[in-house]
Amino acid sequence: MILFSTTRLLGRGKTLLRDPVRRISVNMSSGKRLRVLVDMDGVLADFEGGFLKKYRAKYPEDPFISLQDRRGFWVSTQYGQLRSDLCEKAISIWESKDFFMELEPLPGGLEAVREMAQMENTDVFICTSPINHIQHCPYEKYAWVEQHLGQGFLEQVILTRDKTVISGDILIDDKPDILGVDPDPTWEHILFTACHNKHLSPPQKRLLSWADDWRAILNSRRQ
Ligand SMILES: Cc1cn([C@H]2C[C@H](O)[C@@H](COP(=O)(O)O)O2)c(=O)[nH]c1=O
Ligand SMILES: [Mg+2]
Repeated sequence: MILFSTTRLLGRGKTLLRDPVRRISVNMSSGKRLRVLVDMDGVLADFEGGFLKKYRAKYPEDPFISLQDRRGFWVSTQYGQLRSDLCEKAISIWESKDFFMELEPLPGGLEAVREMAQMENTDVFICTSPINHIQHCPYEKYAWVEQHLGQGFLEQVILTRDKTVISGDILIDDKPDILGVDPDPTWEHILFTACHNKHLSPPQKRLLSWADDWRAILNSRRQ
């Protein structure tokens, strides 16, 4: 029998056991809990659109790459191929204060993660990689989640440079190749379509946008 000190019902069939150190979500029904990891940049937040807008504002005379011409995950690489100095100029954009804070939400993403958080036998985490320049990014990623999903969702944020060490059933992410120390991560990678990957023929299942049937993808993994 599990003794509950202070509890708060969260959604259907879930009880949150709150203690000063950590929170435990206990499955009150019989099914295995599904753990969904949702990427932030390019999945919930419009990194590409936010980058292009700020790049063009800061460097109006310099060449740029339209979203439909984007190829390859790394913006910095493609800009560097366009002209060698543009790689550093691109990096300067997302290293600037407020870049991550001011990214617009991608359509339907916030609504989808809010719905996931209320689903029975489902846990959702935002699993995102910060840049190496730590001055602004880590804080702004948390602040973005608080602004758009509320303070309670901060508990669901995972910042990591290696997503392969994070355990989960599904990872929804726009990066085609998610590599790290674990060659066999627990999650199934669902490729979220973005300007830079839409021309690929990936081995992964695709989620075309949040208007696509993400619920069917989750349900296909439930036991
Ligand atoms: C395109 C691009 C991205 N990054 C950084 C910016 C973010 O911190 C992460 C995004 O990773 P996630 O898988 O969406 O969490 O990558 C970069 O450093 N250089 C780039 O060209
Ligand atoms: Mg991403």
